[in-house]
Amino acid sequence: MNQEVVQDQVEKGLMLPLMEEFYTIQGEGSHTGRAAYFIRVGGCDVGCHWCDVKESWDPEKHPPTAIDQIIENASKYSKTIVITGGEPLTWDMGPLTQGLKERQMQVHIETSGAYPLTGDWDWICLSPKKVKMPVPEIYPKAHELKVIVYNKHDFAFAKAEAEKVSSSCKLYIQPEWSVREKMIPLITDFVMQNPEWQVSLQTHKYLNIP
Ligand SMILES: C[S@@+](CC[C@H](N)C(=O)[O-])C[C@H]1O[C@@H](n2cnc3c(N)ncnc32)[C@H](O)[C@@H]1O
Ligand SMILES: Nc1nc2[nH]cc(C(=O)O)c2c(=O)[nH]1
Ligand code: SF4
Ligand SMILES: [Mg+2]
Repeated sequence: MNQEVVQDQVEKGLMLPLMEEFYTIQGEGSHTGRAAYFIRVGGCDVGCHWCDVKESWDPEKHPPTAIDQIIENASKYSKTIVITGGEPLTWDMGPLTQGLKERQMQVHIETSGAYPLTGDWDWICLSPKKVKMPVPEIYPKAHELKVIVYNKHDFAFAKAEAEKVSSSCKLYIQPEWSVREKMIPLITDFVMQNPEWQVSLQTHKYLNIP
């Protein structure tokens, strides 16, 4: 396929730069502990300095892959699919999510919300970033708000972000991995004082699974 055709397919969301796909256990947030197939799409320009998948940022490093192939692979593993990245909303998620849902799969997204929401989702985990704030339309649609705490200022950010989501949205505080030992005591205090919040840990890193 020539470059122009590939670019056109990517623009339509029919091909996506695929970094990796793996069957594992959701490690974070509301569905922690649930087996799920992860599809990690390359491309992100949000630029979190502590991002744990910086290799995902440059879309050119990940092969444009037909969504039919992605859907076919995913359907062999699980009924629960997590689309992550990179920032999946860099791309049009309409065709991929439609294809997965036609096969009766439950489709979840991990997103910063920095770009307009495309796709049809059963679960939206919104993890807002100060450096590139979510588009306003995504807040009422989020099922889960997962704020990463790197320093003590992030608690005030978390509270301000919680004002924007729906009353049924679950609220999670997750320590940034490299500072977890320092932040966990502050997080536990925060959650005890603000019991509408729950702790989320990156349990897959403790379990040594992807
Ligand atoms: C790698 S991101 C990809 C999806 C999307 N770009 C986003 O940020 O939501 C997946 C999840 O991991 C979180 N995350 C990334 N790096 C982390 C770190 N060092 N410690 C804790 N959570 C991290 C993100 O906030 C997000 O909730
Ligand atoms: N097991 C596992 N759970 C996860 N939940 C969110 C992840 C992500 O990178 O989006 C992730 C991940 O990379 N692995
Ligand atoms: S938005 Fe997500 S993928 Fe992008 S830099 Fe931040 S944590 Fe990493
Ligand atoms: Mg991860």
